[in-house]
Amino acid sequence: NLAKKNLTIGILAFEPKHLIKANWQPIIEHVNQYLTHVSLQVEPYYYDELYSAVARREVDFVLTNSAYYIELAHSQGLSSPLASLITSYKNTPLRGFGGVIFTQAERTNIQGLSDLKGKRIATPKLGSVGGYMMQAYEMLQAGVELDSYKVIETGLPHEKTVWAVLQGEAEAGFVRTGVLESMLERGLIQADAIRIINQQELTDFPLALSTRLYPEWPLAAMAHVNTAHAGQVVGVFLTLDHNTSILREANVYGFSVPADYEPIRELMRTLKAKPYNIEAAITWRDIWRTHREESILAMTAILVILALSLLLVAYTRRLSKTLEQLKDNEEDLRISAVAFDTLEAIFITDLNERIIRVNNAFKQLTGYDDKEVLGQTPRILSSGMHDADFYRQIWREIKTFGGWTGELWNKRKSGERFPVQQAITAVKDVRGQTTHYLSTFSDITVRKLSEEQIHQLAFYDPLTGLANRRLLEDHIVQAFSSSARNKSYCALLFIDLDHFKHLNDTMGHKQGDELLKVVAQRLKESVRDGDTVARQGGDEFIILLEDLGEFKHDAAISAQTISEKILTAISQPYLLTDTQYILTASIGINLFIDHHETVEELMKRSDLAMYQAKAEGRDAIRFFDPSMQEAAARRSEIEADLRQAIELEQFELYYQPKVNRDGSLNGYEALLRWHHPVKGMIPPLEFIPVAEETGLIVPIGQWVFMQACHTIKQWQQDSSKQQLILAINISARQFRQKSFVAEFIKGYMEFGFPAHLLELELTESLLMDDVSATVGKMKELNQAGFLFALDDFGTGFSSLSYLKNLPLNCLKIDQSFVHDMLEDPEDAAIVETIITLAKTLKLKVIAEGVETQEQAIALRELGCDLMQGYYFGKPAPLPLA
Ligand SMILES: Nc1nc2c(ncn2[C@@H]2O[C@@H]3COP(=O)(O)O[C@H]4[C@@H](O)[C@H](n5cnc6c(=O)[nH]c(N)nc65)O[C@@H]4COP(=O)(O)O[C@H]3[C@H]2O)c(=O)[nH]1
Repeated sequence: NLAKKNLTIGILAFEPKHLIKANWQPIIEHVNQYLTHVSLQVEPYYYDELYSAVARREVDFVLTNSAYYIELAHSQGLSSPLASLITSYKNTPLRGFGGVIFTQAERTNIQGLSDLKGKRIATPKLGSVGGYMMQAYEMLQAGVELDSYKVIETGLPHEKTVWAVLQGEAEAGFVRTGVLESMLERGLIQADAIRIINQQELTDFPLALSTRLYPEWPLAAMAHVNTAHAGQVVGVFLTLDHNTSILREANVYGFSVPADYEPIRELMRTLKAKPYNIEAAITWRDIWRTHREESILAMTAILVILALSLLLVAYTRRLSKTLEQLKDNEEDLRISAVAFDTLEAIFITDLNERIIRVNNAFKQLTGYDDKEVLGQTPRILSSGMHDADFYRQIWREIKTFGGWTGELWNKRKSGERFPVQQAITAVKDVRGQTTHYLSTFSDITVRKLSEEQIHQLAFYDPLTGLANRRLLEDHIVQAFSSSARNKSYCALLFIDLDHFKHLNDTMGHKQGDELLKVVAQRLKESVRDGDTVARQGGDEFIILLEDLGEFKHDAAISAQTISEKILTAISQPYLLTDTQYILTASIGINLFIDHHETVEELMKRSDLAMYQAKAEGRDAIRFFDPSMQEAAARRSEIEADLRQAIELEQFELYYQPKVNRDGSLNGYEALLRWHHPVKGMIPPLEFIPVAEETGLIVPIGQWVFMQACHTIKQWQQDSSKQQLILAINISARQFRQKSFVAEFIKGYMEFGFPAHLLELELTESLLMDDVSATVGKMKELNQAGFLFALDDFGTGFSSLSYLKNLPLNCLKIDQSFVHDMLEDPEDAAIVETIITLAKTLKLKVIAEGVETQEQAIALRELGCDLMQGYYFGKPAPLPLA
């Protein structure tokens, strides 16, 4: 383990340094736990100190307010912002901040921004973004010029400004958002003493605000910092979990990918704030505004001066003054020419949107020369990636606010599209009439790329390109919701390579990394596109499988099958630089649906299952839930065997008699039997659910139906059996088949016996499943003459209201009530109630599971129409029935 590189984050101290240090130290220590190659320390600096620290390269990262960042970046060369701070107010994330303009509540003469003209306004510091610049810019946008009010600097902290206003030293004040709320909370001021001017109503911003919102502090790196180190640091900052108490106590919510700092730049340019205090004095916009009149004036002055110099010596003094003006103007022109040739592309259009001038940067960036663009409209740059609405919105903003800035895609002459940060400004004459439009843009391809790289760093494992733990956790949280919505199981698989550490040590870490990459690739190929494959570090991988269906056993079997596929994939030989390696893995599985567990619990359980697999000899799959484990094993066996059972004629129908009150035979219920060649007779309760879950019940049910039809057909040949009714069980999955009714009727037509001889037993739960579709199908079949019995009645929740509307012939009392009816008065009462209910609904009623004569007598006395049970006959093959 190489020594870690010590790197320092310089943080701007806007309050005493020890307070800043106390706030950030725990966060940095927390961050350090996740850094493998770097160790961070934090150092607070007051404004000027930070400037010198950056200049002397004493710091490696800078976290400061956006305006100071722009100033430092301009003069000292910092990186682009790598991440933006998200502060926290009462646990609400604040991604931006803004300025507040306020006055004493009682000053009724100050209502809007224009009322501030001629007033004294207190501010903490002219260089403060939130305490001066934002408000001054907002006022400027609203037509209140900088020199139309008097500014009084109170010094930092911002609270001083609030006192100045409350004590009447100034009529209004500027502070950054949050200051008033903090003073209110500490009881320093009264809410009704203050009124906010130009209040903005942003629903998700909980603080008083008078300006638009600007992005929070950027984190940037110094040019000398190694990019891999910067990447690791930023990766950890971006993935901080806002739930940790350390962050909460520091009122930090976390960090986001860098916000757009262009609006701050724009504001600083307009206010001619440092570093734009030099260039801003001669911005192209300024020159353009004044240029024409002054140039004409200057030229006229030259002529006048020349004429006068020849003719009128007496005018020498005036002449020299005019010459001075001329010099100034020449200077302006020279500077404007330089400004026009910045690195930013510039073009100017007339009111008809025809391009009348472009600069060199424009030509370089777009590939067009003057001839090709002059006279064209800016549509020549259109990339085709934005719709008409997008451009309409831009023009609406320009018309309303005099300008627009934002990101869009342009197209070069070569056809290549590129992203730009663009600003369009309406140029107005002295009367306020728009005369031209000036547009500047710069190519932001590199910035976009670095944003993508940062995203990659934040959410993906750098070695394998798989999702990292953070992205996986996000996906799990989403899976909680989608599984609840779709009622579909998900599974979390923990995969650990067996003895990898030993292999890694013997083969060398570089080879080990190569091996992990191949494993990652094989894992991805073993699952569906929508599933998440993540690397949690070392040789541990985690896979999130989604959409495994609504049945837990089904899901368990799918998870088992996929895990087997993964084990096979991993066990294929690895050929690395001529050496062949063999690997195995252990997999732990935990199934989940909905939000019953937390992400942590879920991870822990899958992890435990994985350890179980390791403990049991490795190269194995284990479920967290042992019953799942057993079920999965048995079910996959049964499933495999079931697939062949029909073909191999292993099924047989048994028939159990149903008798009338007088003891005469009414008919039979057909019950399926499976004679497994090895395991012997497998009871239906064991294989029918598997057949349901795998869908095999559909062909099996079809087979039962055909057998039953054959039997009835045979009975038709024998006059003593012509009236016998045969009941078959229909499973939910079978009945839910879209084509069930059509196929059933079609199959029946081949036999042509009276339809009422075939009775269909449906369970209560089947009815509840999708009531309207079920009722529709029952009615269709009933119209064709088939009868229905409701099986297991009393165990479900049938509501009387719809029982009445079903085309039912018979209610079948569940055998659990019959079994205990003689001993348990409650069961007896239920049996009696069901019989009464059936009579009321004019339905027949049959008791199943009748085992004794006493039961039969009691049931008969209660008025039961039909009975079935071992007392009358066990299910048996037909010849014996
Ligand atoms: N203890 C006791 N049990 C008695 C008595 N009389 C009958 N039984 C048993 O009770 C079950 C009655 O069938 P079920 O409620 O429809 O319950 C059936 C039914 O839901 C399902 N099943 C059987 N055959 C088929 C089939 O062909 N298709 C479908 N979908 N399900 C079937 O499997 C379940 C179990 O079938 P079996 O094991 O044959 O069990 C049968 C039967 O053997 C008795 O006096 N005492």
